[in-house]
Amino acid sequence: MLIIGIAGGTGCGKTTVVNQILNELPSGEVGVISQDSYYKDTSHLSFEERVAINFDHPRSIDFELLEQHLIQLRNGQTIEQPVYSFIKHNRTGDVILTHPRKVMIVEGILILTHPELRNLFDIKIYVHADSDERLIRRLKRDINERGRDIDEVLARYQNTLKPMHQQFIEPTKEYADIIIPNNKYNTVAVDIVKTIINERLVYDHK
Ligand SMILES: Nc1ncnc2c1ncn2[C@@H]1O[C@H](COP(=O)(O)OP(=O)(O)O)[C@@H](O)[C@H]1O
Ligand SMILES: O=c1ccn([C@@H]2O[C@H](COP(=O)(O)O)[C@@H](O)[C@H]2O)c(=O)[nH]1
Repeated sequence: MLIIGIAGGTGCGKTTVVNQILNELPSGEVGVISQDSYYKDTSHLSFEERVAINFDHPRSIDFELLEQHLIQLRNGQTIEQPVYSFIKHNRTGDVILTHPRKVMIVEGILILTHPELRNLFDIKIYVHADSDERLIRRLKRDINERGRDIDEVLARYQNTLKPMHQQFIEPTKEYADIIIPNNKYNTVAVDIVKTIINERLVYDHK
């Protein structure tokens, strides 16, 4: 199994890059795990308490479960990936059965901050977009898709997202094997990653 970690700040385009990689690759050979699925279960908190959580700090993530699931996949076992709701700020209680694949992609803002998890990645990728680009994309996406308003997004950006990005996320760029500049759609870089994956798939078939 080839395990690829894709990190980068919110709105840099991680999910988009993953979807571009998945397009055209043989379906069923590549699987995806999102760090977002591993936000800690906060069912014991009220909605107001959950809204106040700093979701950009590493302690908000259940890294132990994420690491355990990745090891299980590597050992050929199927895992139950939790489903997360950005509207409820909590796990839904549902799970997605995720089967081991020849290539597993793990994507998330904080995945390179955790040393044990980092060690499981064969290839580490950091997607970079400037902070103004990321804020514009985040505003549009959170208002259109995650039930937020402009005040909520901007307050979160100033209070937690920006300082956490500077403290925890941006420094993990130094661990990356590949940095994808993504202020504009970068098909060349995505094609290079696809080529690496394809070579691995062909090699495994020999
Ligand atoms: N290179 C790009 N140029 C312009 N918009 C982009 C680009 N990459 C992603 N987007 C858009 O920005 C938003 C956030 O992208 P997404 O892939 O969800 O980022 P992430 O997963 O890193 O938070 C989405 O609406 C997506 O369509
Ligand atoms: O309940 C939640 C949990 C997380 N967030 C924000 O999501 C982003 C990470 O997701 P990306 O898809 O990489 O953007 C993070 O910046 C959190 O602030 C949230 O808003 N609500």
